Amino acid sequence: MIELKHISKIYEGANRVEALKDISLTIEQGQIYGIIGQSGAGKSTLIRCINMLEVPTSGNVIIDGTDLTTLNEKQLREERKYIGMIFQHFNLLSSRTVYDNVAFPLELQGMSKAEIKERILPILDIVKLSDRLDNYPSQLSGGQKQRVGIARALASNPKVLLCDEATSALDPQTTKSILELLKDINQKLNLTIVLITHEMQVIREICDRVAVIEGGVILEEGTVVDVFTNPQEATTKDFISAVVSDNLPPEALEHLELHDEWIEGTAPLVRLKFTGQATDEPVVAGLVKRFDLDVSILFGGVDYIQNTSVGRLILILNGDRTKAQEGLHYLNELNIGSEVIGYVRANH
Ligand SMILES: Nc1ncnc2c1ncn2[C@@H]1O[C@H](COP(=O)(O)OP(=O)(O)OP(=O)(O)O)[C@@H](O)[C@H]1O
Repeated sequence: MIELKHISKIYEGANRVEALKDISLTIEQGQIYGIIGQSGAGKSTLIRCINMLEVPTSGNVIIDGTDLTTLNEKQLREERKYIGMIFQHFNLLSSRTVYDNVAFPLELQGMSKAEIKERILPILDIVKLSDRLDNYPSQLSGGQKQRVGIARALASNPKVLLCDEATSALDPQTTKSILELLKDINQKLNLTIVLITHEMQVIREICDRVAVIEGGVILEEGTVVDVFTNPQEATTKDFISAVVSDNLPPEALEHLELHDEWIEGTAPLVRLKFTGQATDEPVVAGLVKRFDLDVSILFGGVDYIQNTSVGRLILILNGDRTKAQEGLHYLNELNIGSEVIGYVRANH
């Protein structure tokens, strides 16, 4: 549906900035695709290249088979109708009512009043603003303003919706309701959604796939479940640790006297991660029964990411050293991620 091929963007000027460096991405029809990165990573530049608000210095932007980089202004205007966009600060016209804000892009396209009404009333119903048609933006909450932004973007029947930090100005509860609305629209209209954010929570709530961007390059890319359960890059791990904690707090580690070596009187401190079916394995019971280990659970939790359960456990394997080694071997054989964090005083 969306293919970005070798996109580079250089801002020339006193301070020449290479904002995007040879980025290639494929986004399938109907996907919700998240791009996450810190401030200055290149997210806005990248998402604005998708509708050519920023013209890439090199590379191709192919939407539904059409290479936007080859079009003239008029052709581009035509194609842009199929790419809706919503913004962090909503960008509504303050002198126009809710209805007139949503009608605005269709008026520009020369559509008749009757056609506009027929087109936008069902959309205002989907975004639950039917009772607010005559309100002005100043009379609306942040969440309602973003709903107007979404309705305006949907008015042109887009194939793609670009979301530029669409929930960053909203409180957590409102963020949740806007993300639910985006998911609902994605499913009802089979709309492809691309969003940029600096919050992993947003990715986790609704995205199917995610790309992590830093310094104008994609560090890693994959399904949200894969990236959450098996992040490769330090930046990705940082983002994930903000929403999924699988680490003991530093004070707890200090209390445990963590060693790098398995010295006399210490026992392995192990982190387990398991996804989906593997969560049903009686792992702890297995360690206790088969190897006669005295297992202390220091931390545990299960998250649901895209309907997949992702569990985390931190254990100490107290007991006979040979048996503990066999226990570690058993963990390695199971279809779960296990990692020895270090060695701590036995019998906690
Ligand atoms: N119009 C511009 N002219 C010059 N440099 C720019 C321009 N727009 C962005 N940049 C630079 O390009 C780099 C990427 O910026 P971009 O806005 O795409 O990042 P971002 O990840 O969206 O950050 P933020 O979340 O802060 O908006 C930054 O170094 C920025 O200073």
